[in-house]
Amino acid sequence: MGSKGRTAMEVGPDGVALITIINPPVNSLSIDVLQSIKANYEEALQRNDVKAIVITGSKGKFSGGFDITNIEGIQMGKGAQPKKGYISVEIITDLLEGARKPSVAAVDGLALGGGLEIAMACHARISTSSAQLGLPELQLGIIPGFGGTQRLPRLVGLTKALEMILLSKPIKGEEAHNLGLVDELAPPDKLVNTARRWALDIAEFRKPWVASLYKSDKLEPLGEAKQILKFARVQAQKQAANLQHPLVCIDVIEEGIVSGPRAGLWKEADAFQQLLFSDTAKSLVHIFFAQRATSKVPGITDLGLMPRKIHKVAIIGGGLMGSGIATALILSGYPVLVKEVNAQFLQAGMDRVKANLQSRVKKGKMTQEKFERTFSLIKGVLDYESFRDVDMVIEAVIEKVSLKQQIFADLEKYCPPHCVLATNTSTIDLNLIGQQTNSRERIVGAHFFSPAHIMPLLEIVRAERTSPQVIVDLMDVGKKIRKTPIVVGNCTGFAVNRMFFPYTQSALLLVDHGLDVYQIDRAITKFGMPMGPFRLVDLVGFEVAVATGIQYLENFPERVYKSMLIPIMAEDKRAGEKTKKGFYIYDDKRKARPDPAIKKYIEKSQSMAGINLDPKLMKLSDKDIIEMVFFPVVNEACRVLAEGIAVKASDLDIASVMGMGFPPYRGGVVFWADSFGAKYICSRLAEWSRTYGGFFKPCAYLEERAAGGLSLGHEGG
Ligand SMILES: C[C@H](O)CC(=O)SCCNC(=O)CCNC(=O)[C@H](O)C(C)(C)COP(=O)(O)OP(=O)(O)OC[C@H]1O[C@@H](n2cnc3c(N)ncnc32)[C@H](O)[C@@H]1OP(=O)(O)O
Repeated sequence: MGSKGRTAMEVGPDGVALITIINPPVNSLSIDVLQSIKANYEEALQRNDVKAIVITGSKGKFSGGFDITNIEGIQMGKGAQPKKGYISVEIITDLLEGARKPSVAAVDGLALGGGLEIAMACHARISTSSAQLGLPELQLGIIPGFGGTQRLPRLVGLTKALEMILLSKPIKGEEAHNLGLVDELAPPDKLVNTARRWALDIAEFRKPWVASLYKSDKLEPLGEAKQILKFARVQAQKQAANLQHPLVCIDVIEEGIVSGPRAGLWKEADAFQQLLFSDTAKSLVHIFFAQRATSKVPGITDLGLMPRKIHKVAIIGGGLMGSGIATALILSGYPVLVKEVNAQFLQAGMDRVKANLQSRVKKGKMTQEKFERTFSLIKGVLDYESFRDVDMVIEAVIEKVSLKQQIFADLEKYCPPHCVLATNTSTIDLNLIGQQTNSRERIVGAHFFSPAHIMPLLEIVRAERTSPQVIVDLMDVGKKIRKTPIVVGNCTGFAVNRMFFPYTQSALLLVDHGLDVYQIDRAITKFGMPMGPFRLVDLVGFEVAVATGIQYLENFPERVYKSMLIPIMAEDKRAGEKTKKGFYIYDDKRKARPDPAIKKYIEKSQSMAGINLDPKLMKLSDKDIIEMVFFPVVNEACRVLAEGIAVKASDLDIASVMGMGFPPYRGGVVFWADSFGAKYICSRLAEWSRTYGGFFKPCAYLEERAAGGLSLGHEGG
């Protein structure tokens, strides 16, 4: 690890030493920055002209926390881990908080993780009202390691501290002030001076000298605290049964309350060092960087292109997808036109958008006033006349090639020449859609996931002739509507659907061989997916599942497993959650219950498949189920990579996490696969392929990686 970041210290005539963290873009605390803070403190404490210290961050940001590249380096054995307690006890507690001269933090922008932990060790905190303060470490699979588990409960009380830490949920300066985490609010231009004055006031005993670590007035009495911790454990287990670190975090907090904050600090240091090397932390750190890497697309984002301003967007089709996309856009302030074919459909579409917004109002996430303002951004239309000043169109009609071709030919006539023409198709070839136009360089895929205003992923599909500028424009809109855009190539299913097609396929194959539907779903949800393949088919609807199946059969006949189970059930009007009956039956609250009546369909499907029940498969362990369901997904991910549909493996990790709910703490599908190794996966697939057919056949890329002993995720191993 190269040297990264520094601090600067300047002593003013008022006797205040101002220490500024300088490590763009977020002033993260690299080991170098921390060493430099230590050196500054040692100097400030020695100098007679320094009475007090203010610590702040350059360019309007206090600090985004411990440098995550340092964490990754330590995990990979490329950097030494500092001695236990060196930073949290020696520097932050004994040197900074225990100093004979008071410190005040001047917080603007953000104080996250280690950033907030340093601020909390100061004797007071001044913040802007908009600054974000939080301890999001759990999102990285670790716990706060610079004393945050001890100081936050003492500053804001246990209940609030647990909420902020367990949910990794930052709060704004304003709320922090109300809670007592921040002592005074100041506008950005007065922040440092207010902090200077406050620091001198402490030094000269006009304000109290508070060491947060020993505060106890906010802590609940011991009996109550234990109850709160017990409840938090139950909640943490309920939310993510596979995760250990939230429980470890609660133990560490408890230690500080029961045995005193210093004991708590040492337990925190122990736990931090251990958790850093856990598979969960490695996976989540990988996801952190993989998510940011999605915005770096070779040949597109490295050309120096600036996104053009999109003033107005039009959506064609007010169905489930169209209304969801429209909702996402107006929520981020884009004026939107929705076009439908008749007044009745248009009204239904507008009602759907309204319902999406109203559900936010009901949940207290949106005020009535904001609702009115947001809804006023949308306008329904029945023709293309008002398309003359739109900068982007997103078509979201049914999956019919001729209809889409007609729409794009019309768009070319009505929209201005710079207008981006996007389609939300999930299966149709983009080149086909644009065939009847002269606008192929501005035709692009904008594949949203349902419900579009909630799901965080946006697949941007690049056809043969799509221009980089159009991609850059759409990436920017994607970011503005808070999606993570991944840029992929054009093929049936693109990256996400293509990777996850085998997910349901292998589940169907297993059922045809005698395995229980509900056992499969249980094993998969225990693994960490939000739902198993059968519950998912119910949600998506059997109609869509059959249509998708046909697409795949046409495009990849050699590796589609032809189960009749879904068509047989659909014929009997069991079409999924919409019809209240699918693989499960549903009550009015959408609660799914297993249904013994599906046995007859399964038996019929088995007999049509002409398969003898396989006693070996009927007794599969959860581990084997996971492998048989997910290794074909990995196999397809390898094909997607080999064909260049995805530019990097980490994009597929993000696609699997954000598009399909693959557990982020397993790092995404390719990262997870690498924990087994290509060789193991390839040999399992080859063995199943011999017994159960071509569906499992390992692809050439996987075979190559296995033979070369290479990982799947990293170029060249
Ligand atoms: C011991 C301690 O308790 C342990 C810790 O402190 S662990 C760290 C805790 N802090 C965090 O988890 C915060 C992580 N960062 C974030 O949530 C967000 O980056 C943010 C809110 C700070 C800024 O978000 P945003 O403005 O959207 O910018 P974003 O694209 O995410 O980040 C900008 C760049 O800063 C980098 N960055 C952000 N936080 C970083 C950190 N803590 N360390 C290293 N790099 C960081 C990103 O990787 C990105 O780099 P890139 O431009 O090369 O891709």
